[in-house]
Amino acid sequence: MRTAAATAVATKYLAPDNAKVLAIFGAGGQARSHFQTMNKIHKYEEILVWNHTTENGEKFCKEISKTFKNVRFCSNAKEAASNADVIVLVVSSQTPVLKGEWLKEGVHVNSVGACRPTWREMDDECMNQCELYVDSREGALKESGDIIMCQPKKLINGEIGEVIDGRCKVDRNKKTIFKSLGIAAEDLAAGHLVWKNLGSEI
Ligand SMILES: NC(=O)C1=CN([C@@H]2O[C@H](COP(=O)(O)OP(=O)(O)OC[C@H]3O[C@@H](n4cnc5c(N)ncnc54)[C@H](O)[C@@H]3O)[C@@H](O)[C@H]2O)C=CC1
Ligand SMILES: O=C(O)C1=NCCCC1
Repeated sequence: MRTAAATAVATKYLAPDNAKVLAIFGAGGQARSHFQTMNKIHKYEEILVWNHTTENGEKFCKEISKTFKNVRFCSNAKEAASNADVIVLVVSSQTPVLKGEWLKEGVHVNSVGACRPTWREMDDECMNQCELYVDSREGALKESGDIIMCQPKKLINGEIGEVIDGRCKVDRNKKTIFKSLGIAAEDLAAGHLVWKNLGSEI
């Protein structure tokens, strides 16, 4: 849940205010936790789901349709991406599933998968069209294949912490990416929340 919470915070600071359509790429554990947190940031009118296997994608759609009515499975990744204001990539892919040529103006992309230096989930065009924000510069330059392998070399606009505390200004009209890899501060915050809610039990 802490990964999905971090994505939701990044979306709050980077996505267009009036985001109406959310696309989720993937249908596993992270897709489920992201469905829960993302709905707390925007009131989405529609959720589009793409998954590389139709069976799991449709199963995920059926599951979330119990609490969110307007959800639709897209067998075509382009259809999901090109209609979205906010995109969440939560796939275990080693090659790009998102192409820059599909992106709408002002879209915000949360890239949560591709956590290894040789793995990608976004193509070079996607990387080069967007302003890039990360959880940690140090981590991103060591672990993110999308950043390490991007041609030409991609500059990082800022860490999300710098955006939140005002050191880094964001133009929400531009296309943005939040590259998530996970940082210890998220584990500490999650642990603190659990500890606080245990109350007198410990
Ligand atoms: N950034 C972060 O802090 C974190 C990142 N992750 C990453 O998020 C990703 C998703 O994690 P989970 O949902 O827990 O995994 P999961 O195994 O529950 O789901 C993986 C999803 O990726 C899809 N998939 C598998 N191979 C694929 C391929 N070749 N192309 C396209 N889709 C493919 C599956 O159909 C499934 O929908 C993983 O890459 C994981 O390493 C996970 C936790 C934290
Ligand atoms: O922060 C985490 O937890 C993870 N990050 C990337 C790889 C999967 C787990």
